[in-house]
Amino acid sequence: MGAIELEGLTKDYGEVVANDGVTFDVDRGEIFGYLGPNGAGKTTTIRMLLGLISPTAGTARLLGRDVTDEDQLLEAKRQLGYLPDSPAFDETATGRDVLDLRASITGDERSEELLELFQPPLDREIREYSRGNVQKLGLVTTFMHDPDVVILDEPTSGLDPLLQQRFAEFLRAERDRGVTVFFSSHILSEVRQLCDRVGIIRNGRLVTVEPVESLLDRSGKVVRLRSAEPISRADLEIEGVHDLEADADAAGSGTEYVFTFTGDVNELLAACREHRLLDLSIEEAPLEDVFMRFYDGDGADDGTDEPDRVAADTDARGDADV
Ligand SMILES: Nc1ncnc2c1ncn2[C@@H]1O[C@H](COP(=O)(O)OP(=O)(O)OP(=O)(O)O)[C@@H](O)[C@H]1O
Repeated sequence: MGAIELEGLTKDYGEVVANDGVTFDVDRGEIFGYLGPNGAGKTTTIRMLLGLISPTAGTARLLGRDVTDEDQLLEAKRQLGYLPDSPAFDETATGRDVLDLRASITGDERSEELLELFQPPLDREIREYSRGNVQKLGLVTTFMHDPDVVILDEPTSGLDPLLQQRFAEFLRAERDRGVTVFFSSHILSEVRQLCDRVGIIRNGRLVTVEPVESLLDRSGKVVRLRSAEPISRADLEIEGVHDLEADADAAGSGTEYVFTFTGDVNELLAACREHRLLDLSIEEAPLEDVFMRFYDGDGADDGTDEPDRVAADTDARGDADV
């Protein structure tokens, strides 16, 4: 049983279908990133999972409980921590008051340890809190009852780099002790660093669910090579070469070739051996480019008629766009 199980989850607002048949599972003990451009439907999924809005169709289960059943939802929520994108606390309460109230409602297994880690100023009233301090207090309230599953909406917004790092280490340790983390983020470096798998949603429809590593792998590498003499296009018709650009006036001498490469690096190196290379670099494609393909509708099988660039690249590697 997955920690989160969504099956055909749909929310139809009439003018817009905010979630359209969203189906995926989040395993126990994994960090799952839920990504997509603004208005894609992330918050809608989260709100349905929390029982705040009801689905038009489909099912959502949290720790095996049907979230549309009030009793089952209540049971699931005891083991759930939730951090909204803008945590709202009583403005006139102090941080200490907020924690005392939370402790009386959800319990308190570990606030001491969390306070040491995130250090919100407990004696001040919330109205005097900065955005970052609200977020620190939110992290303490999310984890203080030691939940099995946490849902985090943009968890590091407002945190300084030191605290972001501390939070990342904390989250990995939580995952290692079996906690399931479902979080939405726009910070791609954070996604890369933290997530085991990602789900990407666009226009209410899920466009991919896969490990971050495989997403990067099949999106290819960026290859830059500089050759003393020009290389003919035919010589660069190697399986997996895409978007080839040549620049005869590259810095230094020779001609620079830049392309995305999804093929076998050994084959590329073998082909390069026939030329006098001045420079060669092979880098991971920038994460932004990888995600933008999906965000722009240029990336995956979403059931629409839009171009399917990554899949096409993978299927037709012999068909280099040179
Ligand atoms: N109550 C509502 N009534 C009508 N449309 C809504 C309602 N709530 C959300 N929507 C629409 O549903 C779509 C998905 O919104 P949602 O808030 O889930 O996106 P999101 O991915 O969380 O976006 P963001 O990253 O900007 O927070 C949007 O087009 C939004 O305008």
